[in-house]
Amino acid sequence: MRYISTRGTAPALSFEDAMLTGLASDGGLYVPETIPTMSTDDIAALAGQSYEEIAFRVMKPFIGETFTDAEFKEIIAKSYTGFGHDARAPLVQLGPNHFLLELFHGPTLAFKDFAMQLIGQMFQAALSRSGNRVTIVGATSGDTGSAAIEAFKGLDNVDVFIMYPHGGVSDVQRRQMTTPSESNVHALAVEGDFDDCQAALKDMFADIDFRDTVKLAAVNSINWGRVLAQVVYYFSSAVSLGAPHRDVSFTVPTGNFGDIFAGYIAKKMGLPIKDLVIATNQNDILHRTMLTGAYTKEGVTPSMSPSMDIQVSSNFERALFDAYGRDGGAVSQLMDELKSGEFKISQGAMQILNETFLSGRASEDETSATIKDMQIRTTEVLCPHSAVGVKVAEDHLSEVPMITLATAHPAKFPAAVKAACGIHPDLPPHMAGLFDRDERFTVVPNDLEVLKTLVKERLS
Ligand SMILES: Cc1ncc(COP(=O)(O)O)c(C=O)c1O
Ligand SMILES: N[C@@H](CCOP(=O)(O)O)C(=O)O
Repeated sequence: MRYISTRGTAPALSFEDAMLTGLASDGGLYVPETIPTMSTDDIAALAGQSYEEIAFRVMKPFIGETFTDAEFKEIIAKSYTGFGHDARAPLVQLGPNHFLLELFHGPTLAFKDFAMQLIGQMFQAALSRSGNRVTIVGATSGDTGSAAIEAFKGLDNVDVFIMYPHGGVSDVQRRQMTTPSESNVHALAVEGDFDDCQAALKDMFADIDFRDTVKLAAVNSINWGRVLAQVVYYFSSAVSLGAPHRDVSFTVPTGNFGDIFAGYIAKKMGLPIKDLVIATNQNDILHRTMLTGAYTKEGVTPSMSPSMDIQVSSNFERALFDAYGRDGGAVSQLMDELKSGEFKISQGAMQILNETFLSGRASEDETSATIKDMQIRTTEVLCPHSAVGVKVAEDHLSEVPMITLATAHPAKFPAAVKAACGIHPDLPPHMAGLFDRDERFTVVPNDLEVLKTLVKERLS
């Protein structure tokens, strides 16, 4: 299995190299050259298997010879032992044809743990084999950073720098990033928004000298390994509702488009997914794009679902690559146009996107009302991101079972949840001391050179 860049000019890489590299040298994102498929029998055989076994069968064709079967099984087993639910990703019924996939039982209480725990183990195995050392730089609107720090803290061959918007994440998210005491963890509060952090990360990758000097690696969902790990729970949940003998639909609270792109891959692999619904908050660039064909940046308005306050949705590039018939030149041109704030998608590509994805938007009031309504109707206390998903899903219910992804635990956003439904969600026992620990972070201006210098100084 080889991985190619969405911009068409970077060299094709193996799974291991694509994972350790993150972003392609031409600025593109790696995607598999071909998508392996699973037959109806293969999918049916997943019924009744453990999450770990499903993970092995779904991901194995993508990793090639990177790990032996025994090594890969061990990596998967270690990745999910710290989860607080035996099913790892349990389904809860919200209504006659509506189910919630709880993806927040991992160590940092967000869906990111599914992928980050796995790539933490994979990085460790690959790096200890080669003896190499890498510098991970990540951009986060809150959850990726916490999950990355949890997965990589204390590892010998990795330094991890996480850039987050100063004042733009919840207190729980910030403390998850700033309280670990391990010396290889560096929390950087950037005076900007998430898009600024993500742009700085991509610019660091574009600086070949910096990239090579620090041995830069990425763990955002620009890294294919992240997306791959997220494909698994589409299979586990669909199979438990009767796939492949029954269609299912998914609604996904969306920001950087990584999670829903994983659903798209599951569908391409043969999982019978009818609708894949993009759910956005008031920062609705993806929803507007699906309606108009124009991807137009308008600036971010902070919302109660801060992890989705994003304008430049990185993984949308992967969907565009397929919609444009895998034409890297066309994608490069769109990304160049985006530098001036907008690109327009061709009619042909738009038709393909519209056949693949539906979309919707939840306003702040609708998000609050959904948290309250669901708590009363089902007792499920939703985080604001999951509530955006549930609201948009309810607008798309049909005779096909709908699974909405619950992407974070409500206790990560207690103020918004309490204001919406009157309940203060408590952190689970393993995070009880979070507010008693000292914080350690550096406030940094939104300036690429300052950020790069800081990384280099810390490493020396
Ligand atoms: C809680 C939560 N929900 C939804 C999202 C959006 O996911 P994605 O960026 O993969 O679209 C994020 C951030 O990625 C998140 O942290
Ligand atoms: N919402 C994310 C933003 C980064 O997303 P990623 O999936 O590309 O890492 C966050 O919580 O940081």
